[in-house]
Amino acid sequence: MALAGRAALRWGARLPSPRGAAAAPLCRAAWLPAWGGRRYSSRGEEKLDMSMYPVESIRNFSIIAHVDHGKSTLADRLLEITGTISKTDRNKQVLDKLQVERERGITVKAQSASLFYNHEGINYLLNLIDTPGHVDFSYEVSRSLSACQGVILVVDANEGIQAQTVANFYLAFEAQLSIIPVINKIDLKNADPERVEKQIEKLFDIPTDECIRISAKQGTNVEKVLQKVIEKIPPPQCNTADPLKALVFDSTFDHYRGVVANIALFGGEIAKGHKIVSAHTKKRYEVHEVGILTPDEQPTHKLYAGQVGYLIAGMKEVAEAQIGDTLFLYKQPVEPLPGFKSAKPMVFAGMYPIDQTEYNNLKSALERLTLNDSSVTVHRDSSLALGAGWRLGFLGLLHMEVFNQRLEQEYNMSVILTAPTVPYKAVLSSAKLIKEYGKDQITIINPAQFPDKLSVSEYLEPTVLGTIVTPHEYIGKIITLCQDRRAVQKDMLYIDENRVMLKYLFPLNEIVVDFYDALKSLSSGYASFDYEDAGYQSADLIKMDILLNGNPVEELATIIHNDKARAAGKLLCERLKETIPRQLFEIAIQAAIGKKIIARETLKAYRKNVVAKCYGGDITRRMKLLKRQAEGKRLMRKIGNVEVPRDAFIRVLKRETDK
Ligand SMILES: Nc1nc2c(ncn2[C@@H]2O[C@H](COP(=O)(O)OP(=O)(O)OP(=O)(O)O)[C@@H](O)[C@H]2O)c(=O)[nH]1
Repeated sequence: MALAGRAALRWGARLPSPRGAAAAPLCRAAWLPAWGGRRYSSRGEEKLDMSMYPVESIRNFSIIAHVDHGKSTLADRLLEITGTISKTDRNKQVLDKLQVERERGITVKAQSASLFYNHEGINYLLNLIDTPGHVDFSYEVSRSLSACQGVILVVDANEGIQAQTVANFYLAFEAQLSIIPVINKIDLKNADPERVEKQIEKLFDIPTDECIRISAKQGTNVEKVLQKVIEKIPPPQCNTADPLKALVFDSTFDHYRGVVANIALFGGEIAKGHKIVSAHTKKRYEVHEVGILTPDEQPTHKLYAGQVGYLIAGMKEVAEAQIGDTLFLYKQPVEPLPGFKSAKPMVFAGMYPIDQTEYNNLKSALERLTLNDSSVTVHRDSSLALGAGWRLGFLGLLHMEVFNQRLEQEYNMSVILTAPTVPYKAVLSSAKLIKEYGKDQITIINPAQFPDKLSVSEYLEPTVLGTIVTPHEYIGKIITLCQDRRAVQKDMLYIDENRVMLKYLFPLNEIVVDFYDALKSLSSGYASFDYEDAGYQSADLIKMDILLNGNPVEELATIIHNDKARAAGKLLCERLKETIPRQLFEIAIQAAIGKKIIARETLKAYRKNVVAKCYGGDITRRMKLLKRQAEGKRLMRKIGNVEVPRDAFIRVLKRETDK
């Protein structure tokens, strides 16, 4: 109820006049050729003249939605209709450029593209940003919105409003953006757009007749969406006559050209040869190239106020291109734009090179990848067992996995990752520790730094406010799951006759690893989940170690609630027993709190003789098998004399617990 009320307060007042933007006279757009088949080679001489697109003809918007509701497919259709890409079967989710996105079928990185569209004889420049749907990548969404004046909110006609639909709606709403609701997948047999329109009206106070029903897959009504973008989303409020003010909202590192920064111009113009300054570093640069993304880089003569594009200016160091930085002309300093709130990491994990000689390579790979994914925080760290490394902060476990996969795929780096932990706090009582830290409250992002109970007056754990949207038949099971995870119910609202939205306050560590999987499996995939930060609460915490034949496994040390330690320790030992290959000797797998063992499993001895079947006959086959075994060993980590596959720990932590 509270949600709908909040929306009602401001919705009416915020809508721009329906045709206000399009009705404004355009200076130079009597008739300009549509983009159509006109192609420019990306490195060719011919460059686009962007002065054809004054501020009044520009619309900057994002597509936002719950996971899989069809953002990238809608983006494909918009690119096709405007002639930006050709209509071929191969053009699927073209804005999902990363290998990890294509393999996992999810968007993890916001991507922008400029489209040219002629509507009622006027040429428009539409800058579209396709955003990720998963909560772990919501930082991408909030940053993208800062370069936009409106959004297309996509909702699946079968699934209806889901947890991330609510979260993303409020991101756009709070940023005071125009919102175009679109109901997608109307071609599906079970589509029920009427029901979804009513949900949208009930939760977001958007009249049902404002929704556009489309099939992004088949292209039905997609052109109507473009027309609505022009009518409803206002052009950016800025002026080419003002001094240059360019916001760096994303950047990538190119081995040959250095940093390629994605910029949105809030004033002025920029071109090759201009001398610019970074407000953040105060360094001066000469612009080498500017252009737009269509979605590949397309050089232009200039970029003007209101436009979105890229810039190359000889920034050779990763640290020179801060996301959120403002660029201005050397001779015309300006007040920098507010930039972005830094992302708040939800989970931390240690990252170490497998081999310490790889430390410097991994360091430079991390610098480059964090330039492109600025939501990851990096602190240097070291461990007796694992050597020199880093403690990284991620927005969630999926984010951690995707980052790790990108390191492997884009930088050819394999690493050791430790168990994720949430940022706990301790209020210190020991005068010695207070003196050492220079404060009486510390944040613990590494179990190795966990101060013992005697030096602490209170431990605190982070909490989140979770939103669950589910068909009502699963409510009972979901409530039990939430209680099991120490959650407290805050709200329950029927969004239609058979769908419920639940709000729970969760300890963050209870949802980080496998809550989402458990929720999905008990609701046959129908329930969705999203969460936001909700501060800290007092908690009875302890540190649990995992030992293999008495040697601690640093990757698996965890901070955990006292009530949960025994069960979690038992489960971890059981899973490790299933995951670690048997070896020539018996292995004791134990969970311990301090010196006290709270769980134990024993892995029996076994000898794997890979050449047993060769009977000494075929020497080449024998050599091949031994070589394969040696390769396998390189993927192992040694703890004491026990060999463990490197990926075993992550597999152990990830597996579903609640069956
Ligand atoms: N039947 C049908 N399927 C659609 C339609 N639009 C998208 N899909 C399918 O829905 C799935 C998800 O589509 P995407 O476009 O990747 O969804 P997304 O919202 O970009 O997903 P994330 O980026 O992971 O959040 C794909 O299998 C699409 O083919 C539609 O109009 N009709």
